[in-house]
Order: sequence, then structure tokens, then C-alpha cells
Amino acid sequence: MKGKLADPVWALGAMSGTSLDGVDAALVLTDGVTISEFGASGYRGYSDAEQAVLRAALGKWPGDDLEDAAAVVLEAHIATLRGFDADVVGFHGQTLAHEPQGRGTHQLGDGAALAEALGRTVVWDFRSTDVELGGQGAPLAPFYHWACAKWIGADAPVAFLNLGGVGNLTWVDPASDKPDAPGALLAFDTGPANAPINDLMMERRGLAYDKGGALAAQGQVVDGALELFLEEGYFRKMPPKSLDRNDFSLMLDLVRELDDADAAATMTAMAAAAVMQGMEHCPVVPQRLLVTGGGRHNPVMMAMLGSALDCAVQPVEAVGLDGDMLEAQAFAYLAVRVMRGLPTSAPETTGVPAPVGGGRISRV
Ligand SMILES: Nc1ncnc2c1ncn2[C@@H]1O[C@H](COP(=O)(O)OP(=O)(O)OP(=O)(O)O)[C@@H](O)[C@H]1O
Ligand SMILES: CC(=O)N[C@H]1[C@@H]2OC[C@@H](O2)[C@@H](O)[C@@H]1O[C@H](C)C(=O)O
Repeated sequence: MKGKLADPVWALGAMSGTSLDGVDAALVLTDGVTISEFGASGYRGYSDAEQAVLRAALGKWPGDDLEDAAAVVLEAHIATLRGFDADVVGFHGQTLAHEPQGRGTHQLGDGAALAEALGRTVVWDFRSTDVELGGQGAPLAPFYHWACAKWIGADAPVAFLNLGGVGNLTWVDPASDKPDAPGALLAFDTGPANAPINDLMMERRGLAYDKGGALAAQGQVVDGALELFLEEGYFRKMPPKSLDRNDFSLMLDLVRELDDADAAATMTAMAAAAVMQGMEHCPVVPQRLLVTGGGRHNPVMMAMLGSALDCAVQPVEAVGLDGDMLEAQAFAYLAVRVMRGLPTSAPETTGVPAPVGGGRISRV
């Protein structure tokens, strides 16, 4: 890497999330502690054919036949990243399976091959070490949320909520001097967010998602189904805790008898209710809940959250951040931390016994 150890460097993060929509890429100038500047970003959607290959690979583990899916992930990342200039690349890979207390966690993607193709140092396989040491391996964005809280100049506890396929929440005490300081953070996956709504839309309407919450807005929330959902043991577990995309796939059964609009409204309420349950774990009520990820574009979900919580609920754009790129930026930031030997997770974020720096480095 260029520069002295403590100099900020341009890091390029690449994230392809559980909704399998495509690859986000974003540049951040950082020393792995402080955000100095944001750079350009980009996005390349997976084609229908690529998405079908990845969907068929969900639930698979290293050693399974993954040749086609591996090629899709590698080619999509090369195409997305090759136009950028950066000192280091943080490559998340495509999560295919996540069983932290079982077989481990699996992010498909060969960082060494990507490094060779791009001619740049690539940091990858961010989650395995944490899981091997007894952590959940997720969520990992919380250390970056800490840097974001500092960047926005927060002077009171603040929470970040990612509404992706799965939801995850990070509570930050901005008075802390580093993200792995005891009490600086509390983070966990809240529950299913958009993934089950997408599955419902595909099953009932042949659509990828409920754009603008339009279908949910026409329906009524059915309380009985919502209560059954909240009886799920996950919500009683203390954090840290994490989920696989399909851990709640039985949710579709809870709305099976409902018409399309009521089913969409009820599932949207389920995603919001999971967040409300999660907020109870915050050490103190945050001043504001800053929402990132695709769910912030769903006004029905945002209104449900806003009316149920005691704090302001706003998209991260309200504080000058980019909610479409925050996770890609997170893996840029984490790549620099790995290069510098700094931890990327802590007991309060993944349940790992002590702060740990995961990630493999492939140099060119
Ligand atoms: N305009 C919109 N209206 C409603 N929902 C939307 C809108 N835009 C995006 N979404 C939802 O957000 C999802 C994508 O969110 P995002 O890109 O944050 O997920 P991801 O990064 O793949 O998931 P994860 O963070 O779980 O890995 C879409 O699949 C869709 O359900
Ligand atoms: C195993 C895995 O890939 N988990 C993702 C997923 O998507 C959201 C939630 O579940 C979160 O735990 C995580 O991603 C974000 C980027 C994280 O690690 O913070």
C-alpha cells in the first residue's frame, strides 16, 4: 500500500447483498479509523441468467459444485471494479450460506483471482475467522457505522438500521474512542426485512419487489399472523445474533390464506416489528435511527417504523450519507483495517470472545 502506516488510502469496497440484485462498489479515503473523504461509486446489476445461477447456488458450501456461480461472481466483480483506481479492494463475495453455529459461513468469491485480474491487492473472506473463533461472523458493517457516527459529528447515541434482504441494527456511542472499545457498539441482525416480501411478490405477482410499498399500502395488517411471527424464538434471543437469508422462509406460510395486499401489508409490518423488538436491546434509546439499504425506499415500512419508535427515523441521506453504497463503503473501510492489523469485529457486534481482525489478503 502507498503511504505511511497511518496515512489514509483510497479503498474500493464491493458488496453483493442477499437480495442478489447486483454488485455495489464505492471508494472511501480512510486510515481504517476515520473517514476522510468519499469517492466515486458504481453498480452493476446481475442479469436474469446470472441471478438464476446464483439463486440455484444458495445454501451451497465449499466443495459443492459451484463452478458456474463462482464464474458469475468473479466476472461481475471484474466488470464492476475494473474502471476504478484504488490502493486496496475490499471484496465481500456472495453469501450463499450462513450457519455460524453449524457449518460456518460461506461467501462465494475467489479474492486471489480477483487480485490477479484487477492487478490490485484484494482483502476478502472477512467473516470466517470470526466464526472459527466462536463469533456470528455477522454483522460486520457496525465498525463502519461507528466511523459514520463520528463523521456526522453525532454527540449522542445513534443507531443505524440496514433494511436489506435481512435487517441489521447497530447502536453506537459516539463518545467511544474506538469501535472495539467495550460499550462502543451493540449490533445484531433484527430479522427478515425485504427478502420475504420479495419472495411473496415473486410467488403472487411475478415481480421482484413491492416497489414503493404500493401493494402493502392497499392492504391491512392482519394481527394474528403478526403475533405468530413475533412468537419466533429468534426475537427472544439476546444479541449478538445473526441470520441466514432463508431462516424465515416459513413466513410465507403465515400469510398463505391472505389476499395479496393484506399479505404484503402484514409482511411489511413483520419486518418493522422485528426492528421494534430489536430496538428494545439498545442500551439507551438512540437520538435517531438512520436507515440504509433498499427498505428505506419503502414508505410503508418507513411509516410503520416512524410511528412505533420513540426516536426520529430517517434515511441516512438526512445526514449526508449514501444509503445505496454504505455497505460497499463498509467493506472498503474494513479492508484498510485488515491491512493495518486492526480488529473488524468485537464481542458486542458478533459475539466473538475478544476483538478480532478477519480477512485474507491477496497481494499482486
Ligand atoms: N423503491 C423501493 N420500494 C420498495 N422496496 C425497495 C425499493 N428499492 C429497493 N427495495 C427493496 O430493497 C431490496 C434491496 O435492498 P438492498 O440492496 O439493501 O439489499 P441487499 O444489500 O442485497 O441485502 P443485505 O443487506 O441483506 O445483504 C430490494 O430487493 C427491495 O426489496
Ligand atoms: C452472512 C451475511 O452475509 N450476512 C449479511 C446479511 O445482510 C444483512 C445482514 O444479513 C448482515 O448480517 C450481513 O451483511 C451486512 C453487510 C453486515 O455484515 O453488516
